[in-house]
Amino acid sequence: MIEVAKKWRTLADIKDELAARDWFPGTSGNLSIRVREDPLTFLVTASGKDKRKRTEEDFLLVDQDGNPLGNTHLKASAEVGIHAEIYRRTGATCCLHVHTLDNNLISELYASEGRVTFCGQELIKAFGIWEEDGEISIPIIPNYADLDLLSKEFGSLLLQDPLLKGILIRNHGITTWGATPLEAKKYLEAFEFLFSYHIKLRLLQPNLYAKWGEDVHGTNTISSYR
Ligand SMILES: CSC[C@@H](O)[C@@H](O)C(=O)COP(=O)(O)O
Ligand SMILES: [Zn+2]
Repeated sequence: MIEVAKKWRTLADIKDELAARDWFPGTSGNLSIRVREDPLTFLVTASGKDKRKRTEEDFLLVDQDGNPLGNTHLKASAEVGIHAEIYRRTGATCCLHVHTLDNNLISELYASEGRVTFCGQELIKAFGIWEEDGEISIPIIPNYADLDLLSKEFGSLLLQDPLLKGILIRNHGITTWGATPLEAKKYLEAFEFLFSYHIKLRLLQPNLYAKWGEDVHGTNTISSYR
């Protein structure tokens, strides 16, 4: 029980930090932290809450299928299946999902390519990539209304590439995860920095793009993305 209380506090502190960044507009977003590996048990945000507020009812314990454990009137996040899928397929202990203007814009701009890749940025080192020409890539998937399908899509991408650091859902948001809560937050902050930098660069240098979504100079000349 002490362990659950500790995890609760860790997740609540992360939620507060992300809320301070205004990354939970309109009750959006969901977070989770693994409490037990086998059988999989995790704390996840209750659905529809104002994630800017810190209350006794922010999280509930769920099992490997996202079903509530114990007696509770709380409903798990609508996207709990995505969290369960990530825990099943990776060594993650924390999953974070936020909707931001920047992640929505990037997901729309590069949706047709199915992914966006960034290079030439110091912050790529946050992903453990230390080479000078290192790059970080994130897939973009459709925003399926069928949440089971959405979870399965996460599963199949993770099967293809277990080293993924995050997934963008088109015009919806990003989900990141990490071996520790700090790692999940680091990846989220690094992705959001790259998204924001890239959007601002495109606005400042519109001449670098023949038209919105096209790089006139070819894929290697712009250092912020490829
Ligand atoms: C209120 S819009 C956002 C939701 O549809 C959903 O995408 C989301 O992120 C939050 O859902 P929730 O069930 O509160 O975890
Ligand atoms: Zn969402």
